[in-house]
Amino acid sequence: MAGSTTAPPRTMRWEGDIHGALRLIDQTKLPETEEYIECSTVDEVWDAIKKLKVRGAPAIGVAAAYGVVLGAQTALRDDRFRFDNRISEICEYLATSRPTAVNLFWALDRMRKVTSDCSDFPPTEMAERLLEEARAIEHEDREMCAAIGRHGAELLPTDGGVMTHCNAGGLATAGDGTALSVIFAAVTSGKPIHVYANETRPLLQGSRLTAWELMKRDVPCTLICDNMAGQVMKEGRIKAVVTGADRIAANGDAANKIGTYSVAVLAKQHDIPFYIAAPSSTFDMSLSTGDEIPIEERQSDEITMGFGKRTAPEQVNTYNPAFDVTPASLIEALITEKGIIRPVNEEEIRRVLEL
Ligand SMILES: CSC[C@H]1O[C@H](OP(=O)(O)O)[C@H](O)[C@@H]1O
Repeated sequence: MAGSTTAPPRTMRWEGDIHGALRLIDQTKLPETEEYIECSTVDEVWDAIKKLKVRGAPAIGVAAAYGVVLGAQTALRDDRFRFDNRISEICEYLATSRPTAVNLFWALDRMRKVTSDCSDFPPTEMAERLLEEARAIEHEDREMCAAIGRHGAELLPTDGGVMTHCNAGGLATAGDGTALSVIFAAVTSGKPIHVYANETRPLLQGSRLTAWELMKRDVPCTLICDNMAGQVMKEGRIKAVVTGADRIAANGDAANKIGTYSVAVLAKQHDIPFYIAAPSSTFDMSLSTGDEIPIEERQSDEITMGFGKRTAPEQVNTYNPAFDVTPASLIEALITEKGIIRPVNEEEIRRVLEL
C-alpha cells in the first residue's frame, strides 16, 4: 500500500544545551543532496531564512526561535548591555529576514514574552527559559501538523488526484507539514491518493521538495509545470486541491506561494474544492483582509538564472512577488489543528480557533 511510515529527515534539530547549535537540512541543495548545515550564530539563522535554506511559514518560526537562543549565547558573553534589551534587538533583527510568513513574528513575540515574564531572572536563567520556549514552539508545531492531518484527511477524495502547490510538507514545518500532512494522513487511512505537484516557479519548491518528500513516503505523485494546472483539471484528473499558507487575514483571505491564487481560480472554474491547511499560528487577526498582507518581492536572478543557467537576457526587467493572496470566497475550507473552518469567514475563524 502506498504511504510508507518512514518520515523524511527532520527539517531541523537543536543539538546540545543552551550552548548548543541549530542543525538544518539545507533545502536549497535538495533534491540532489541531503546536506545539513550547522547554525551557531543568529546571523547564520537570518541568512538561512533569507536564502530559503530553511523555508515554509512554520519552519521559519521555529528556526527564528532557535536563532534567538543563539543570540542569547552571545548576549551572555557581553555584559555591557541589559540582557533583555539585547534579546529584544535580536528579535527585531530576525524579523527583518522575510516579511510575509506571520509565524516568524508570532514565534519572535513568544520569545520576547519570555524575557518580560522572567524580567527578574538572572541572564543565565532567562537564557535557559528561552531555549525551553524554542523547544516548546518546535514540539507544538509537530503536534499541530499531526492534528491538521487528522482533521483534513476526511476531506480528501477516495478517488482521483489531489493537487498541491509549492511545498507545505515536513520541510516547511517541524512535523509532517500542513497540506502534505493532510495527504499523508489520508494515505495512511487507506485512501488511494495520487498527488499532482505543481513545480512552482521560480524556486521550484514543488519539484525539488514536495516531489522529494512524497517519493520518500511512497506516495504516488505526478509532477507538472505550473502552466499545466488548468489542463490537468479540465481533463478531470483532480478531485481536490490543498495548499499551505503563510499568513491568513481575519476574513480568511490567505497568502501563499505565488501561483496559488491562479490555481484557486482554476479550481473554482472546474468546481473542484480548494482547501488551505494551516496552524492557528498562521492566522493574523490584526489584518482585516488579505489586502493588508505584506508580499515579499525577491531578486531578479531567481527568474533569469534558473538554478545556475541563464534563462533570460541579462538586463531584462522582472517582477518577482514570492506570494499572492487567495480571497476567502475561493476557499472551500481552512484545515487547522483545532478543526475545519467552513464557511471561511471571520466569525467561523474566531469560533473554531477560539479567538
Ligand atoms: C506550511 S507553510 C509553507 C508555505 O511556505 C512556502 O513559502 P516559502 O517556500 O517561500 O517559504 C509556501 O508559501 C508554502 O505554502
